[in-house]
Amino acid sequence: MDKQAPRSLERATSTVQGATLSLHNVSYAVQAKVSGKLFATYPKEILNDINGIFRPGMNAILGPTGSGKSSLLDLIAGRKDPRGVKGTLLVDGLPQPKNFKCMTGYVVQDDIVTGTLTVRENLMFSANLRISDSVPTKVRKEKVEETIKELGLQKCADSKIGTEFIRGVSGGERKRTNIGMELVISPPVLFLDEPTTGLDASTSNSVMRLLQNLSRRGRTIIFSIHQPRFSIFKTFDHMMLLCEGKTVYHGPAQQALSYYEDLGFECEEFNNPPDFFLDVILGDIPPNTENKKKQGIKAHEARENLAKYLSEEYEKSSLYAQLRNDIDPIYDEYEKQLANGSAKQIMVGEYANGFLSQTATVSSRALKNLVRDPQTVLMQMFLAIFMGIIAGIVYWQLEDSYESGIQNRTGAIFFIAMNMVFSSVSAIVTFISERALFIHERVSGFYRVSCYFLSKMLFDIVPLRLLPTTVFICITYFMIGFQLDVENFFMFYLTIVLLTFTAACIAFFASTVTREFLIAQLVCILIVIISMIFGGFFVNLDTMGDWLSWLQYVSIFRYGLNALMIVELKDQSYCTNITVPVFQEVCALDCSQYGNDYLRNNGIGFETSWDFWQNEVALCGLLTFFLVIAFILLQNINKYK
Ligand SMILES: Nc1ncnc2c1ncn2[C@@H]1O[C@H](COP(=O)(O)OP(=O)(O)OP(=O)(O)O)[C@@H](O)[C@H]1O
Repeated sequence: MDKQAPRSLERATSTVQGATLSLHNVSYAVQAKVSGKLFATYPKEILNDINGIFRPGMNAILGPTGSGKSSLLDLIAGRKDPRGVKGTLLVDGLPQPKNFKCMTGYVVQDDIVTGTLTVRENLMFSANLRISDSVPTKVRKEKVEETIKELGLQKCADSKIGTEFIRGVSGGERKRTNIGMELVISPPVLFLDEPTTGLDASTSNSVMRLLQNLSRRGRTIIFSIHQPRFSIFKTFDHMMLLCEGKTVYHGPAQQALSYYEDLGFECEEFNNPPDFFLDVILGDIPPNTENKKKQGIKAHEARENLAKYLSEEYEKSSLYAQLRNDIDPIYDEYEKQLANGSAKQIMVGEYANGFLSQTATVSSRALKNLVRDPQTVLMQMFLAIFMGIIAGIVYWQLEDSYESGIQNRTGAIFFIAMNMVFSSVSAIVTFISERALFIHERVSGFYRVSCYFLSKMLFDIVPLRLLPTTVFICITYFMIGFQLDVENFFMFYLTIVLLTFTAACIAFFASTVTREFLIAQLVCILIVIISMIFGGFFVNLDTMGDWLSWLQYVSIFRYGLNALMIVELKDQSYCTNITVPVFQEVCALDCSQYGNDYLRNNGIGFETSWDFWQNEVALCGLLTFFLVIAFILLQNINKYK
């Protein structure tokens, strides 16, 4: 680590010493959409000129909904787009490192842990990826055990977290596991976005007591919270109150009540202080007019512009003067270092481990996920068997007659291709369902996108497609009675596998475009339908205008169907009866190579082996194209909230 690293960050994997974070005139704005206009945006100020200091201990950020709590928390945690941030953020008096978010812990509001893994396995996953390989596995295991003990998770350490199909641990244990995922790296600062949301009263209390204990051991805990109960409020050391993106109080939590009472707001005897603060900020408690008169401010003016009034009052207070005394020397020191060139932003490697180690860890999780949550595989297998039997019954042992032989064969081939492509649309779920997990882990520096991508392909998309496809083809091929020839069978199988993989890659690509399942499904279906229309089965492609017919070259159906038709129809004879018109009787059988005629009439080249293989190459090309685009989209997924 660079010599310029803040002291607390240097010790990120040994003893824990919380960092002191200071904010100097920090503002944050976004380009918000103008309602009713599709592309018009305007700069919307979310946080306005915030000054503050967060030391080791319990630091709460409070405020009514929309006041900017989460924005401030994300901004301090380095998870906001720096383009919208103005002002200076210092960590132990030094500029915030570029990958600050990878060195600190951030517990998101909606728990993000893998449901099929146990509590211990989840913690080990985080430790394996975020603690350097140079630290022996034994030490990493010890760190996990220590964290389990610290969080009181011993009893459920070997229980699975739980999914919709697997009964798992309780809400409190789940939240503590989330906290543990961050604690295994012994972060000097732990951020939590609304840590009590969704928990019942006693679980919220136990989580907050746990955080308080962690803070007593030297950590800087910073969290946003909406409307805490009194028992939770008591755990706060420092508090920042926000109103419309402005600071209206920042100081010791237990002094806030007397601060507002001095300002002329009265808290009723049994009122909960946090409720009282919110009532003041929301204008539900009228300011004491007598007090206002003394200060020369009219009550109605204060009410009309409450946020401005409260923040101005705060800036006049002794608390604010004290804050300036604390943060101004830090900033002056920083400016001095800046002037002599020693205050550089530290550069630390983004990842703790290398490509292979990350890929192995992420793949092992994907494999466990697949094995322990077999519903998806079983459902796919059931569908494959069901649809395979239906196709087998409908096209049972095709005849070799000219009248029905070709028609039924081409029909069966189209049915099989269509079934495989449409059943692959379900691959959308594989990424959409863990999009939030991926974004969180990527932002927190768990792994490189390429490692995730590779493990997703090898242990999710491929096995989930390969098994059902193999079962389906084994059933249909022999029930329908396609050519009993080993080479033909494997060429048929290979084509279907490639077609299925390409369709799955289209679905995967669609799922990287958007977070909305329905939109992803729409994108995917649209591509598949267009591909089907230009597959050559519904329309003679030669009769189409040039401006439209180029679409046939990007149609997965065209390549898939052409290859399957060649495998099944090339050099095949189908017999037709020859009738002599005079007698109107069947006189002979004509068994010609009508298979070749069909292929020729439909513009499908079949003479050379390249005529077949070019379709496979084209499918591989399209598969690669969609994979590359999906990878680029994953790589560029918004890293900021
Ligand atoms: N990207 C954005 N575009 C437009 N407005 C935004 C954006 N991000 C935040 N805001 C607005 O900024 C304000 C503060 O948002 P923020 O989520 O920080 O508030 P909050 O206090 O955490 O609210 P809550 O308690 O409801 O989560 C809100 O009015 C929100 O709508």
